[in-house]
Amino acid sequence: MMKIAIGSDHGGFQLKERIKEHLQSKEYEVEDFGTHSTQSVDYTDFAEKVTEAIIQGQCEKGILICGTGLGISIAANKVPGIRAALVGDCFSAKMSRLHNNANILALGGRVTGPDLAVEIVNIWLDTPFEGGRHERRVNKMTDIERKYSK
Ligand SMILES: O=C[C@H](O)[C@H](O)[C@H](O)COP(=O)(O)O
Repeated sequence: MMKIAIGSDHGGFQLKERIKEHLQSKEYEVEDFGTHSTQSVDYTDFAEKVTEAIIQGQCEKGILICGTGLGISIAANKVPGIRAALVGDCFSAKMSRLHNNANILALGGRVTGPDLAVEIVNIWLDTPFEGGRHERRVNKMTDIERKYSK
């Protein structure tokens, strides 16, 4: 079964707990990188831990949650090889996998309700990358990363 890295700041903590429980009930292996309470923390620290787990090959995909999903997805996308998609609807969940081969799903704990978030997670995990013309475009993202990482 796929191993999933999950992390959040305080603004995403409650939703992280709900999603973790859901994933475990579906027998996914979940590595929880925190945070572990509603005490104020910096979303960047959790973006770093989860992206590291993916880049090192410890986990296949990641889920990151902050208040809006914005800060934590922006931070994650600084890491070469990471394609974090901030998603708040089912169509985008599907397209972020089909077309963008997103390896991180970002959610806003203060934006997206828990039942919708769980549905988004299900769709996102069940949808494969389509490849073809989209592979060419994803490869061009890697070219951009290479151009600016020096
Ligand atoms: O993009 C950032 C996230 O939404 C954070 O969760 C948010 O900025 C945290 O705000 P505060 O420190 O006011 O709880």
